[in-house]
Amino acid sequence: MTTIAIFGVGLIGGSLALCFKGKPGLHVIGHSVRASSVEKYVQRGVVDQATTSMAEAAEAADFIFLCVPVGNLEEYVKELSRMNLKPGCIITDVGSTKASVAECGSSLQLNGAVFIGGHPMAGSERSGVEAASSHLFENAFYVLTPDTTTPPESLERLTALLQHTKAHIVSVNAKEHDEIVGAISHLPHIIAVALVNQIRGYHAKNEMYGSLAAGGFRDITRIASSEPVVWRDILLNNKRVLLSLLKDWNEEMSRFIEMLESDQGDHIEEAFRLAGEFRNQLPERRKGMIHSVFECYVDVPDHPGIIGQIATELGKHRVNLSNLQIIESREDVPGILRLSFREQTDLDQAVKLLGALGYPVHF
Ligand SMILES: NC(=O)c1ccc[n+]([C@@H]2O[C@H](COP(=O)([O-])OP(=O)(O)OC[C@H]3O[C@@H](n4cnc5c(N)ncnc54)[C@H](O)[C@@H]3O)[C@@H](O)[C@H]2O)c1
Ligand SMILES: O=C(O)C(=O)C[C@]1(C(=O)O)C=C[C@@H](O)C=C1
Repeated sequence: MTTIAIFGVGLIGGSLALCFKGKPGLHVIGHSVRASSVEKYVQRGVVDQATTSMAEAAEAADFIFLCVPVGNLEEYVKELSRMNLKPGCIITDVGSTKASVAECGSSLQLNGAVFIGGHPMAGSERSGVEAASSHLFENAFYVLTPDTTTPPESLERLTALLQHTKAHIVSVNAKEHDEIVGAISHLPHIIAVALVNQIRGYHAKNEMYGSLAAGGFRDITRIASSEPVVWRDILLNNKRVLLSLLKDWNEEMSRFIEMLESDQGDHIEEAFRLAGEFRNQLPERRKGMIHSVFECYVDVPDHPGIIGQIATELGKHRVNLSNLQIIESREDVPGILRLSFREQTDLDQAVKLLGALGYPVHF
């Protein structure tokens, strides 16, 4: 039996637990510092066993996943280095920053255990075990940050276990990871939060701001609802990279100010054209890049029953819809329906079916 201990059974820890639980030969132990959380993990069937004792979980484990906020990772690695771990035990984490925890892992004597940093490039603005899903990592990249001291057989064992997530496992240097992920994940979170707070200020004086906020605002700001403590830790941990990225961001904003002040319409057009070209050639529909699910948009007239009709049509043909959202709907104006699917085949079938019924479908 291979025992997996998960510390911090929240969105990411819970999703990993669900990927492993019930698989032949795997036994999943969840750990929380709170007794009430431990009960919840077992009641929800996310883990096979749960405990508030760190030693009980860690010392039984062949694999240890640290899924707590970035600011707590190093204290966990240090605590583990004082325990009687199984020889060959692999300790990994899921933190959104990698350089500091990787350095901590390689600087400590782990008594026969091996530390390999990790980061699944998939997530959500939601948090807690309630938001966990066994599908979260499917098709996403899952970064591992081995270094020259990592035994190849340990890397192979961890990679083999992570096949249960259905993610694509890639090895990346820890510092390079923090620079790239700072740009494509941490900076966008800062921008989304700053934008929402700017509009929040206007809304405080005039509530029409919130009422009129439509698809564009919602699309760019979903991640502003992310868990504050998790993101406080990520941003502070990646401060050096982010300060440099924010300087570049200020320059991008200054260019827009200049283009507007001097009516440079051709430059504005060029900025949109270049951005569109780059975004459109990104690997679409791969989780963790742009789309977290397989999605399409359907223009629908705003009349009663239309949504039911679409859902029924998909259900009739056994197309598995994972989410449905009305982006905008006003009387006499076509609304936009966002349909989300977990599988490419479901999306393809939905596009075919709705297209045949005469609905304009976009990606
Ligand atoms: N949210 C994402 O999209 C995402 C994606 C990839 C990786 N991550 C990383 O995953 C880790 C967990 O994030 P999450 O989104 O699952 O958050 P979460 O809030 O859903 O889960 C965090 C878990 O850690 C526990 N925890 C919180 N503070 C703690 C403390 N001081 N000591 C011990 N346990 C504590 C919580 O009880 C919870 O079980 C973070 O390191 C984050 O950087 C997050
Ligand atoms: O989809 C989201 O909500 C996410 O924030 C996921 C996201 C990202 O920025 O892409 C966030 C943090 C991670 O560490 C990895 C992925």
